[in-house]
Amino acid sequence: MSDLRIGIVGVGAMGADHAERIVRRISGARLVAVSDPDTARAEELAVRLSGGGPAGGSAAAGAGAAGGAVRVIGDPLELVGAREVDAVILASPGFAHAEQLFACLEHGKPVLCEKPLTMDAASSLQVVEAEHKLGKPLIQVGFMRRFDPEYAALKQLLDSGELGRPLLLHNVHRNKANGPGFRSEMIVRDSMVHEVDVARWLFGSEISRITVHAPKPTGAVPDGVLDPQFAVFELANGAMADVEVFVNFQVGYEVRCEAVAERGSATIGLGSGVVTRAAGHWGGAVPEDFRVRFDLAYDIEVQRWIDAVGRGEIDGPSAWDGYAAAAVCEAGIASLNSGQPVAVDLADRRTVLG
Ligand SMILES: NC(=O)c1ccc[n+]([C@@H]2O[C@H](COP(=O)([O-])OP(=O)(O)OC[C@H]3O[C@@H](n4cnc5c(N)ncnc54)[C@H](O)[C@@H]3O)[C@@H](O)[C@H]2O)c1
Ligand SMILES: O[C@H]1[C@H](O)[C@@H](O)[C@H](O)[C@@H](O)[C@H]1O
Repeated sequence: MSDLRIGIVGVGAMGADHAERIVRRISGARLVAVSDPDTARAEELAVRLSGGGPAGGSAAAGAGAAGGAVRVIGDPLELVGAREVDAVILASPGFAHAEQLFACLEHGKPVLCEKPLTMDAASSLQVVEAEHKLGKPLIQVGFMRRFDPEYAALKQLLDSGELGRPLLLHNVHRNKANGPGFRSEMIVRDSMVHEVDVARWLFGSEISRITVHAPKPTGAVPDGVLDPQFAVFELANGAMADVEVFVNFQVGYEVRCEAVAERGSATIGLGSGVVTRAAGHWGGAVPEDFRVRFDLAYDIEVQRWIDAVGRGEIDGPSAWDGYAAAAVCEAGIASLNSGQPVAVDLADRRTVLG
């Protein structure tokens, strides 16, 4: 079977990372087009991944590791509709996802959409409904932790029933730093959204209520930004989860969680890789960011998505998962603003999906 031809929309940190992985590590796919309003960035990437041929304003000629040229297409919607693009990766900022997702659905193109699905529950639900009308799943959401071997092992352990019924999930999610312009609600929508998905997935239940607390902020953020945040999720099956999200921790990237069940607990993300002893000190390395910690998870996520698209399927978090997470985050932002627990307003799945 011929390679799936991939177009990437948005080639900042995540889009460029996915581009590299398609070209260098993923089989059965080939990068054919990129689009970014920062055209210089798109041109540089296209030239680099096409093997250094001239960009010429539209196409980087010359065969490289990708085995072909990568075309720069100015308008993201034109990339989605381009005949040479079989499937799309959306790595644009969240505010651009809704319009670009609708374009993918209109053109019948499978799409791996980075989280968040969209910026709010209403538009996410519209996406779910539009996909459902087509009668085939085209959207997979980039909740990559589901593909991380440690998270996957934890899921398998909990599902095996060996530890009994899961009761609690404790999560820690720390980033080294976030750029200026990072606002309090983005900590919920862009960062905590991962724990929202993890809790729903690991415990197999929707989240029905969320409370987001904010202690006195770190001195590392501008006035008015609430960082860190501490949230409690109440799940429909009676379990609970808590999460600390701290996106200006200064030290490095740290993601871990402990599940507590009736007959035992299990912890992942301790980062106990290589431990060194040198010059009066011992220890390991703290990853700089998500691209280091979840490198393998992204590889597995994208490879499985490519393989599934070849079969006309998706193999990972669905548009519904993206919508459910958006609904929880919307309630979380309301809770952050009010200081009160907020019930999650989630449409009935059977009514929406039949
Ligand atoms: N799964 C993860 O762990 C993970 C990690 C990082 C980012 N993300 C997600 O990936 C997406 C991109 O994040 P990032 O960190 O790469 O951001 P970034 O700011 O580094 O890159 C975003 C890129 O999109 C471009 N862009 C801006 N508006 C656009 C538009 N309308 N259409 C197309 N491109 C546009 C920008 O010029 C920039 O190059 C976001 O949805 C983010 O939440 C996911
Ligand atoms: O967009 C990023 C990404 O989703 C990372 O996985 C998360 O750790 C960051 O907090 C977030 O800003």
